[in-house]
Amino acid sequence: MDKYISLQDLEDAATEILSKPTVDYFRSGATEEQTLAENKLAFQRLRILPKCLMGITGADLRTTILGHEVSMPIGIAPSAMQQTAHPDGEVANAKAAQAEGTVYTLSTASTCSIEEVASAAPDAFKWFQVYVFKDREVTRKLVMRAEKAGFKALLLTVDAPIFGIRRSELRHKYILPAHMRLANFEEYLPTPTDEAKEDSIRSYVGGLFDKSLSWEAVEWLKSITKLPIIAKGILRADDAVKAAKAGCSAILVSNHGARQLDGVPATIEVLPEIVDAVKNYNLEVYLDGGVTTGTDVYKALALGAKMVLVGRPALWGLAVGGQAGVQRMLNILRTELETTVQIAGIFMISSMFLLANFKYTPYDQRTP
Ligand SMILES: Cc1cc2nc3c(=O)[nH]c(=O)nc-3n(C[C@H](O)[C@H](O)[C@H](O)COP(=O)(O)O)c2cc1C
Ligand SMILES: CCCCCCC(=O)C(=O)O
Repeated sequence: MDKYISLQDLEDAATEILSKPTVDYFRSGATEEQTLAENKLAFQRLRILPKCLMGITGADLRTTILGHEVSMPIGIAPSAMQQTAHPDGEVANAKAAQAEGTVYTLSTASTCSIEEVASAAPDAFKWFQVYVFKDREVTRKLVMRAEKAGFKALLLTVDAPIFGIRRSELRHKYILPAHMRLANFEEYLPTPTDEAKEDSIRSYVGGLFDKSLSWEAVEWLKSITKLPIIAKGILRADDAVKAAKAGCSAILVSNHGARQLDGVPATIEVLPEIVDAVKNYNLEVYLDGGVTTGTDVYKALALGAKMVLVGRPALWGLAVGGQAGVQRMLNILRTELETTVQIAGIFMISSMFLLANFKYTPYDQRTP
């Protein structure tokens, strides 16, 4: 794996290995993909101002997330159907996170089941991504299974009342290959014929989405579980406050990897005002979207995120080398972040927000 020096190297290699429909499914964003590009460009527009002669002899990246120590503030976001990247799918990804001492988030729409992932990576700090479905009994049973299997938090996706329009998926009529399954849904899904499979899965999962959902959903989730709840898909300060008031323990500032609605801001752009809005609440703030280098991670931490999650980079790593590929991806980011911390002149992750020297204009005060 040593020949892969950057996350871009892993993406390039994965693109050679995977089929075009799968690459397009992973890579694509909503409609014109402007926000997809912006997620990365907005990081590139930010500058780091190093402090010199700070006497730093090493970088300690350890931090605490929801009271749990992780080796670095970089974890893995949920993404559906990971066996399309590698036969070991979610199991390999979770084992990589376990080996690297960080968070792994399992998607509800996974190709390895909650129980398979839990038994393969018993010591991983595992989170389970949920939707509050129209049929709440479906969600309740999934949550009970995740809780029993040792998952430590629920990541509630709040930005997907329906699926976004990704044109390449439509062009390819992207389908889950016949030999794979949505492992957490087996008890509900009719056994489809190969031909009917995609239609039945997509319409079944799509049909479960509750378009009338409100913040009451968090209250309901809290009534059925003691697990901490993280609202995933927050882009506005007022929604962040609502999440805090509804009883979430954390929020993930996310635009779903720019896959839901094109034209929304890059996540790093809205992070500072969201952090500011919830500073008086007991709420951890994380970020995902476009993180591909250690300097991106540093910038997100400096602007107030406690941790970042990566979605696509874990899929590229998985495609290239299974568990080893995901570990390589995490270690590239780890090394780049350590290097950034040392050269930028800041020692502890927890002090970064105080010491980093950014000039930042809030999103709503910028001239076009
Ligand atoms: C192929 C793919 C599948 C995804 N599946 C899910 C999912 O099942 N549930 C969910 O909440 N988010 C899903 N996401 C969004 C990710 O959790 C995450 O927000 C996003 O990928 C972060 O952006 P990044 O890919 O630039 O790191 C998916 C993203 C991708 C690329
Ligand atoms: C057929 C299940 C699709 C799950 C949706 C995954 C997702 O959120 C994505 O962005 O793709």
